Amino acid sequence: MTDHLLQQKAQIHAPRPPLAGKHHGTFAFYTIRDRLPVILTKVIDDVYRTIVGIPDDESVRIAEGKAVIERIAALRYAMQRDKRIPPIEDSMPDTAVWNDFLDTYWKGQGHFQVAWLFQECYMYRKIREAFALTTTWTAYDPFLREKQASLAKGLDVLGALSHHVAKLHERAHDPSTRTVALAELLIYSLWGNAVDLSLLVAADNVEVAALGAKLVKKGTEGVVANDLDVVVAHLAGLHGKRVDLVLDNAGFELAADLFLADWLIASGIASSIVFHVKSIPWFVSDTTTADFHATLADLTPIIPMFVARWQSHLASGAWRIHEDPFWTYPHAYYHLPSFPIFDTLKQADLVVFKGDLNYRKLVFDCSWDPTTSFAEAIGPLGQKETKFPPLVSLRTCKSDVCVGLTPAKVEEMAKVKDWMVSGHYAVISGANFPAASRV
Ligand SMILES: O=P(O)(O)OC[C@@]1(O)O[C@H](CO)[C@@H](O)[C@@H]1O
Repeated sequence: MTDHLLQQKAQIHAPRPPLAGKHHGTFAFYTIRDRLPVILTKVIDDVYRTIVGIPDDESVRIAEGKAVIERIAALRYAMQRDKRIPPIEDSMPDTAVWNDFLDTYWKGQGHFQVAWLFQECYMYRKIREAFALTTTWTAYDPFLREKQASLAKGLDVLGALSHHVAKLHERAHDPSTRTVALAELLIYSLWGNAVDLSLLVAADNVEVAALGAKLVKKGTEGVVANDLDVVVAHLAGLHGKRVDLVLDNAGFELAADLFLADWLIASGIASSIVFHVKSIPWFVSDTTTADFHATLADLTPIIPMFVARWQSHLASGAWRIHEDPFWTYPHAYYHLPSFPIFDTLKQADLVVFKGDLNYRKLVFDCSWDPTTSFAEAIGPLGQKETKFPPLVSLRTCKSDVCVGLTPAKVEEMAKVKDWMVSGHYAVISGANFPAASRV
């Protein structure tokens, strides 16, 4: 048994009751009952569409495609009827880790009974299993069509945004506009997670700093817990450092992340950016290495100068794409220090976690009192002795867990229906920043 499997045996449980489908009326309940079956149906439709285009003489591929459909349909059936969750049956490099986790924490329990975080990750891993058990579909991505269509819809907005970002580049070394540019690019990256930057795109013939300040003001309006100033103060003081981005969605959100990463290099703040991507298709639109390159290819006709520079960052090694199996394990980030990815992340001077799922894993997806501090809710990663670098979560709220709110904000948000899941609100939550960055 490998080291991390042994360490995993020292069980780590959520510090509060985990969100779970068994709690009727919660977002977890609706997701497992209504949203996830739709995702499985879309996978079936996608595979069917592909099968229809396969020539008749490729009988093995056709037969295996049909077997994939049967497995996904069986998964949907089992999920909707709260059947006991069985082990993963393929022999992928992570199979043992998955089955050990299932055995240790959730053996013999149904989809609505286990923690929602585990259940939802398991569903995506089980989709992968259906392809891994074939000989001709092992590299197939059933979400590819959806990812391509989603970026296509955002190209106009990204084109408009690029004019403004180009102006930020002209003044990348100007100390008087540095902090506002940083704040702005962080805001773009944040709202890219809601795939809606259109509200922030403005006419580009206004003075850069003034427009930037306006965009930042608008972009922070729905931010219910906001450490933006601390993050900006920390970043603005860095030179030639390494920033790691734990990515979320490909396409539109990734493009917004790349604007940020590019400017960090241009300004001299960072000399190295590491992008952490998924090694298998995940949560529909999460970025894999192939998606990263496909996004650059799709953006080339719209923003050729940017993409050329991004390719040169990749060629020079200033930008690196890093795959690690941990990101598609079922573990919350309380477990992160037991895995090799911990040592990789520790080399960063700032780690940016993008999106909702990363947030859920950071705070263990459980029933926190919303006034709990983010540093407390992330457990070991926020504790001094772990020596994890400064980190920030840029997340639009799409699940019913949220911390770091003041009592007044809790009261204010209580009047807003579905604020936790609508994607119209967000958090910029940081931890481990040196005292000097506190503003
Ligand atoms: O990580 P992301 O892309 O921001 O969001 C992932 C997500 O779509 O998946 C879950 C619902 O199925 C929610 O936690 C969340 O809304």
